[in-house]
Amino acid sequence: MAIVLGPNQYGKAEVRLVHVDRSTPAHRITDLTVSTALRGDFTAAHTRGDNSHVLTTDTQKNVVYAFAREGGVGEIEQFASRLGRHFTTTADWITGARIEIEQHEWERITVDGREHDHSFVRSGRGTRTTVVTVEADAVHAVSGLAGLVVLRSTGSEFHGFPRDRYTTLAETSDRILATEVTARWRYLDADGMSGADFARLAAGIPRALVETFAAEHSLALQQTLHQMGEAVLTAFPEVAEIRMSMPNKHHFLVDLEPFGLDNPNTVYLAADRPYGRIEGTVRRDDVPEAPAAWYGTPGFC
Ligand SMILES: O=c1[nH]c(=O)c2[nH]c(=O)[nH]c2[nH]1
Repeated sequence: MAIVLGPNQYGKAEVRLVHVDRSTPAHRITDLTVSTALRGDFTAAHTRGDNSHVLTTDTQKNVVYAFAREGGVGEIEQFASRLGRHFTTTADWITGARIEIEQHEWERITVDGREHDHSFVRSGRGTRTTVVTVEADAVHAVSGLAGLVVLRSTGSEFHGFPRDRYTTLAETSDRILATEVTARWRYLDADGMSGADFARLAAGIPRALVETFAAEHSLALQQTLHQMGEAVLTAFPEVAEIRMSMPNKHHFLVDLEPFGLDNPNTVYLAADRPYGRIEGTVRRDDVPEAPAAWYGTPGFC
């Protein structure tokens, strides 16, 4: 029996970068959290403390800032793939890179009906994300969003589930349905997409998700998840698969009978935990799977 080093990667996590484009009077701000991870032959560092192959995490962080200055940021998928390609061409023992970016979205403040040039308010529409994996012969991009909170006050039912001696949940034909969507979708051909393509899909996919949440009557959050994924794949041929994690943010009707009051679906307790966690993948059945694109991305089934 020998003890050997298994899969490993290392990099700088959560580099906070804010880039201000001042080239026009209306400034553009890009606010990112960037995490880098390198893969390759780092066995000597792990087994002998020999750092001759270790491109330091400090250097990786510096590259993020220098690249933002030199080429700007642009769409996060493009910035991630520039970083990944740089690292994988820096040394022959660095064979892969995984660059994860979260984009914290700012909207212009409107003053007297006019969008302000240089004052912003944090958007409530969630965070845009990407994970770009650069390997010797492939570039994968899995983009997504987090923190997209939606609620519908009717048009949601839940019944027909099995009952056993532990079941207390009442069937309902009218409940509040609320969730906070985390979604990640894999592009079929990230290399073939332009910045304009990434921008269009980054805007269009969240819109398709929330519009479907609003439009479709729900018999279960599982059904809603599937409908939302189906809408994205139908509208965007560039997407191979979409994975979603959606907590069921329970809203319980409060019993007001002790106070002599009825409660016709009016007063709720918004519970924060425990919550149901509904997760799933919706995908095309005619495209190859790409496990390498998802490697190291936790939290999805
Ligand atoms: O949409 C739902 N799916 C479930 O699996 C579930 N389980 C539960 O208790 N409530 C709900 N609601």
